[in-house]
Amino acid sequence: MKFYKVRDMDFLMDDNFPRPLVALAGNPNTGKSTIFNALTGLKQHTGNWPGKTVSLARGTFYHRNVKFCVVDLPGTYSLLANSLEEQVARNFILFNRPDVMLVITDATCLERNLNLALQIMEITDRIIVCVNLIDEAAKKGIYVDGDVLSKELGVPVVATAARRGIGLFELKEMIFKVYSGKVKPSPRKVNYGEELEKAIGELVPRLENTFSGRINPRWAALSIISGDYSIEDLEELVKIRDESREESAYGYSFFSQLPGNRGLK
Ligand SMILES: Nc1nc2c(ncn2[C@@H]2O[C@H](COP(=O)(O)OP(=O)(O)OP(=O)(O)O)[C@@H](O)[C@H]2O)c(=O)[nH]1
Ligand SMILES: [Mg+2]
Repeated sequence: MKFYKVRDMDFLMDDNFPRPLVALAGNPNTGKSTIFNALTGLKQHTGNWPGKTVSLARGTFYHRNVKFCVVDLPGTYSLLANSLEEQVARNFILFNRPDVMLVITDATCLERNLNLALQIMEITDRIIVCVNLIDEAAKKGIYVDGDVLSKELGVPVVATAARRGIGLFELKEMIFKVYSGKVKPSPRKVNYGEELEKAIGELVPRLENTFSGRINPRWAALSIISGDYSIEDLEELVKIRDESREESAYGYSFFSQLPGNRGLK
């Protein structure tokens, strides 16, 4: 498996994306590009990264006299940065701080899709969950109760059948409301259990000091604990990570036990 460093993506962070910025994330094949095209009227231009296969489409749309910039992120199942796609999506959300994050989910297999939504909810509050493909779900006898889901997650939920244009006006309205602060999402935070929460609690104050708002400290703590080596270039984070291994009894066991990490060097 190849790991890319944050430095590879410098241009991403340098790019001055026009604001307000809306980013679309979601598992592969959930209808992100369909929604992107419906919002932007196919006016997107695709930016290929030199030497990379991952591309980001970018476009604009107007709603209530606000010009929104929209970015279609690569499809990912998680943000643990195990692949270039995951790393691009994570870094974009972490560093470009979209004004509104749209997480596109597939109504026919919502549970699997919510994994990514919960991870993004660790990074940003300004999130809308879009339950797409409700027409496909209906064919299978699946009906998603958006109100219940919204209460459970603490964020607005909009149901769509993007290919037929159903729910897109409501989606734009919700984007506007979250952007303008009329709707204030309050994402439910996952409780990782006593031991992990204690480790997170120890790390967060130090990370807050070090990054003073540049990176969400809880997310940074979770990255450290999960042994995310793609953060290698964030020197301050690596320093805290390495120190925390010596200082805390958790370090080694977490690093070696969590799935998907490369183990200790
Ligand atoms: N029936 C139905 N099909 C949809 C809907 N939204 C998207 N599709 C179809 O689902 C397929 C995948 O849609 P895309 O928009 O390419 O999905 P994506 O999330 O961008 O996929 P990746 O970029 O590969 O991650 C296409 O054939 C779409 O036409 C929907 O609401 N209902
Ligand atoms: Mg796509």
